[in-house]
Amino acid sequence: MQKTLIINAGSSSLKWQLFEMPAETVLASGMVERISMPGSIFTIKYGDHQKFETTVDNLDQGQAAKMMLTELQRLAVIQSLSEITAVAHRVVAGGETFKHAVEVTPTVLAEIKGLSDFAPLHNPMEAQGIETMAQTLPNVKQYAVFDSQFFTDLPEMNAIYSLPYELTQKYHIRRYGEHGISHGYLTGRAAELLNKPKSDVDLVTLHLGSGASLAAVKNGKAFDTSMGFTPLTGVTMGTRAGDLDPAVLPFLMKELKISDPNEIMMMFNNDSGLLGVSGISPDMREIKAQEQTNPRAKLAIDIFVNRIAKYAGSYLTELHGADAVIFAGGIGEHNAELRQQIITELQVFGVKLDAKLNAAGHEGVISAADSAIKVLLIPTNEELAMVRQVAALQQ
Ligand SMILES: Nc1ncnc2c1ncn2[C@@H]1O[C@H](COP(=O)(O)OP(=O)(O)O)[C@@H](O)[C@H]1O
Ligand SMILES: CC(=O)OP(=O)(O)O
Ligand SMILES: [Mg+2]
Repeated sequence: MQKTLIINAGSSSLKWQLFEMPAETVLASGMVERISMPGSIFTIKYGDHQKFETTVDNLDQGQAAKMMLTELQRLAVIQSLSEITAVAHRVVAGGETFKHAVEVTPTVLAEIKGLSDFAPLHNPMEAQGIETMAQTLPNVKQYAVFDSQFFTDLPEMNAIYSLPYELTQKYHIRRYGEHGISHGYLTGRAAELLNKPKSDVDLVTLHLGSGASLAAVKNGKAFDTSMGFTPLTGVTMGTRAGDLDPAVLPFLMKELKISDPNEIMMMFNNDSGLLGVSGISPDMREIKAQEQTNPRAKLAIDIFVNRIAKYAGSYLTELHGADAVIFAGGIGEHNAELRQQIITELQVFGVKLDAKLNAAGHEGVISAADSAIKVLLIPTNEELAMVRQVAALQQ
């Protein structure tokens, strides 16, 4: 019996599940939300027990991981850390190097760090997570599962930018795409729920979390996605600007008298998006609470909804229609009002929600019976998708 610990470190959260394999039994699962923010929320569910929740200020990824290991032992889910037989980490950017999950070796770890240009907020933090776990569990095999993998075979038309072709080829400048573990899981689960073979489904998948991205899926495979060379682009996110004219960069360098472009890039990555527009928080819950009273909260939400609807509309166009639009991610799964706001903007496609099904928020169809395209709510399960990739590698 194997106990595999899956670690999914995101920009605002640490999610994890401890699986007994090969049965895929979840021994315990949990998350820390609001990483490095006031009021980080630590939750753990184990066995048949109710979830245990506590709030601690400003937990960072390392502290969150240590708290998880301590709680697993305190709650007697495991007697000792030596019971854990494998640990797998979500790694956002695999670049051209990693097209499949791999066991982590010192070379692999160095390469993950070396790919930080492709995910500056994520790869360094994930590499640190691997190092921390390797120190805490020195005899345990560690694996890396890549978020970019699902988009490896994007059609060239959607993969490359309209730059000089020689540069594109020489420097591998392309749309790498992210959240692929989630978009891939959603594709498989949607095919099951729609009762169709995966190779037959055309979908627009909306992963709306702290980082947010959309994918167009054609015949079960990635056809397009909103994230690009890095996870900065696409729709407006918690702290990331999303699509931006590159000319803003030299302009701000000149106006702010800043000579290092990375300083401005930090601003695009960390101080922009919902936080930058609203001036309130990157957390959609806090912005939603002020939507009626604070014009900048309303503006941030209007931009968020508009950008998502624009991408979803363009994907429905390039797919020539779809079997379903899928909502997932922290925002997509938990906020019925935002789902309604986004679908309202897509009414030209004849897509309509069923108010009761949408409000209930369970996995499955949430569209009205006469909707031209089905809408599904699917709680994403990146950890399950990851443990399956690791199990396939261990065969
Ligand atoms: N009920 C809710 N309404 C609106 N937003 C929510 C709700 N619950 C969670 N969220 C948002 O979900 C986001 C986190 O999503 P998640 O997918 O867990 O993020 P990530 O994996 O990118 O760290 C946070 O910005 C939080 O505000
Ligand atoms: C790729 C990405 O943006 O991930 P997250 O949403 O977890 O920050
Ligand atoms: Mg996430």
